[in-house]
Amino acid sequence: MKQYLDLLRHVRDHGVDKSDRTGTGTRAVFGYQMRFDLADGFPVLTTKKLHLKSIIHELLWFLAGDTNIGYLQQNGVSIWNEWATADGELGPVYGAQWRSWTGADGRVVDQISDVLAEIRRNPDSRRLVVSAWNPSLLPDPSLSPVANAEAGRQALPPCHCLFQFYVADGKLSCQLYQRSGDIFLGVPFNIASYALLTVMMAQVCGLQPGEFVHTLGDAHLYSNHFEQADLQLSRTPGPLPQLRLNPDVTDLFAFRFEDIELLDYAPAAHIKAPVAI
Ligand SMILES: Nc1nc(=O)c2c([nH]1)NC[C@@H]1CN(c3ccc(C(=O)N[C@@H](CCC(=O)O)C(=O)O)cc3)CN21
Ligand SMILES: O=c1ccn([C@H]2C[C@H](O)[C@@H](COP(=O)(O)O)O2)c(=O)[nH]1
Repeated sequence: MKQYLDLLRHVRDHGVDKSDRTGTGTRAVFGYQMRFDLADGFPVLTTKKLHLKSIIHELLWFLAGDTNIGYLQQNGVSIWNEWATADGELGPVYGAQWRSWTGADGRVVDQISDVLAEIRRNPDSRRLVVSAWNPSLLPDPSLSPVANAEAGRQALPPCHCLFQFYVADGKLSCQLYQRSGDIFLGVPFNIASYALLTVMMAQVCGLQPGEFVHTLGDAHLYSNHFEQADLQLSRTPGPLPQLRLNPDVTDLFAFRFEDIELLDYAPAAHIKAPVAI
């Protein structure tokens, strides 16, 4: 994962020190792009063990249109706990926008089903876009994430806010625009999650996986992740593992956890880092 290590090194060595909402402090750059050819293997970090179970369950949870952390907790995934209400609600976050975007006229749009149908019908389309950014549901900045979720607004504004698909030479590519990226904790999850989504979408559309293009807005390293970043940069990357999906699945929404398997993942040890809330 040279692309990721280059990003980490670039921000560490050339970023600007900047204060942030959480009060932690960051080093940041604005505007950065990475490209991952999915034929080279599955883009997951080998210089730090990633909790793939969290990544897979989170993506299945988004695709199910769910916004309550109950499913995640039942499956041992705790990454959204800090932002949820006592009832597990996060407000209308990713799952709601992907599967049931509600327009001003009350019409409910399933953006994922629509984009799937359009990839199959008109793969040359330049409109294969899914947006989680819904200005009418953004949190009130004067309230905490939990207070926003309690008021029916999003606990946090979407970080991975817009993605687009592209078909050429029988291959499906995906580009993500992520407005804000926690390089040490969030970004490795985001890369693996969108790469997995692209491979799943390709399979159900009868296409080969192409590239995942990751475009970041504010790409930041939190100041309490500097030592962990140095440790990670001292490690040598290993070969990428291979993703294996159950080939019998032809409906995107029918994938189960057991249908998704990573072969030959042999990462270096996990590196613990505190999450900024
Ligand atoms: N500061 C911050 N960074 C994020 O990446 C982030 C947020 N906030 N808020 C909302 C979601 C939640 N996401 C998270 C939250 C925590 C981890 C995390 O602690 N990861 C650890 C443990 C993994 C696990 O328990 O599965 C890691 O080492 O990767 C990762 C992504 C991504 N998002
Ligand atoms: O998928 C995700 C979700 C969140 N993040 C990070 C990016 C920021 O560090 C925080 C969100 O804070 P904002 O002040 O709303 O930008 O969470 C991520 O990297 N990936």
